[in-house]
Amino acid sequence: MGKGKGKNKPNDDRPSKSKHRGANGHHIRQNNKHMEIKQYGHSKSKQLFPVKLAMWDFDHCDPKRCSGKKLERLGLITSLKVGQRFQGIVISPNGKSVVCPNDRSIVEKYGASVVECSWARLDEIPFNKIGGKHERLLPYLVAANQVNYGRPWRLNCVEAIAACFAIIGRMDWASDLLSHFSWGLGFLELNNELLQIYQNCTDSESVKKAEEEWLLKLKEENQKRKQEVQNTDIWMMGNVNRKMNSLNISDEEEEEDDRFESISKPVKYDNLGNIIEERECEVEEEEEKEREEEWEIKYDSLGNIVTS
Ligand SMILES: C[S@@+](CC[C@H](N)C(=O)[O-])C[C@H]1O[C@@H](n2cnc3c(N)ncnc32)[C@H](O)[C@@H]1O
Repeated sequence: MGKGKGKNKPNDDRPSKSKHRGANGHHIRQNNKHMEIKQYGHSKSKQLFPVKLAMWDFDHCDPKRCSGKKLERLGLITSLKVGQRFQGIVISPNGKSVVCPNDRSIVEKYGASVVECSWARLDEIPFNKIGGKHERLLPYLVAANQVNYGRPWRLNCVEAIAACFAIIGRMDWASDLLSHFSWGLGFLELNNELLQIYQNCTDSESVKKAEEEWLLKLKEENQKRKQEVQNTDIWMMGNVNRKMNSLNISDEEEEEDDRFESISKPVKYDNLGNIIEERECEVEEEEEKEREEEWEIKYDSLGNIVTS
């Protein structure tokens, strides 16, 4: 496990008691935390958000960049121990169905929770000892945080909770929570259209269907762009019968071509935002090459077309 001091860190990794503690017996950092809460004019015992927010913190992340830790410093979220269950919605990579508007009553009554850990270390999380009855994945949404900006599915903790609130139709809670982060409200702007679509769904299946339709639309737009880029390439190349390597292309222009290539390649993600190798795409390229070879016109020494 990494450095830090979350509730779910093994004991031998914890710093020794004595010198890092302040006058009230709390850690110096905890004292800072109390100061931060005091700035807001609240005490820790009082719930500062309209519903309960909780997290299992595995201390994998840099505390300065960790949105869960910031929510904790603000007194908005409480930490849970391994072995503790949560009654509300548990937004988790271990979920089987997605958050949906029908979850609203559960969230309003029991709140929402997340698993504060590193995306790269999910295999270290004892998912059988945390969670609850209502574990959920989030449908396709794009991160706006500074670490994973533009990346689908990989939201940080505050984005994940805000996304859950937005989907169940509590945009007020979503923006309240995100307003504590400089980039926060950008998350709602970036995903505005899609969030509205999810809000108009009912159960998990209908959200899943809306997600699939959205992804299909993205794929089609991508293919259209790819086609446009190919057409532009042909237009810019002039005589398409001339072989590429006989053209006098400068390094700069070649770089330009590479960029078009990467833009035009469709990228597919799995549920956790990992890029899936596009087999389909490779097969398409192979077929395209074969077709090109098939269509290449060959001439004999007298200029007659040779059919192969
Ligand atoms: C892996 S942690 C990373 C936290 C990050 N270090 C931060 O600063 O907040 C993000 C957590 O948000 C929730 N989450 C984010 N995106 C999710 C998704 N697409 N499906 C399910 N849970 C998600 C999960 O609880 C996940 O463990």
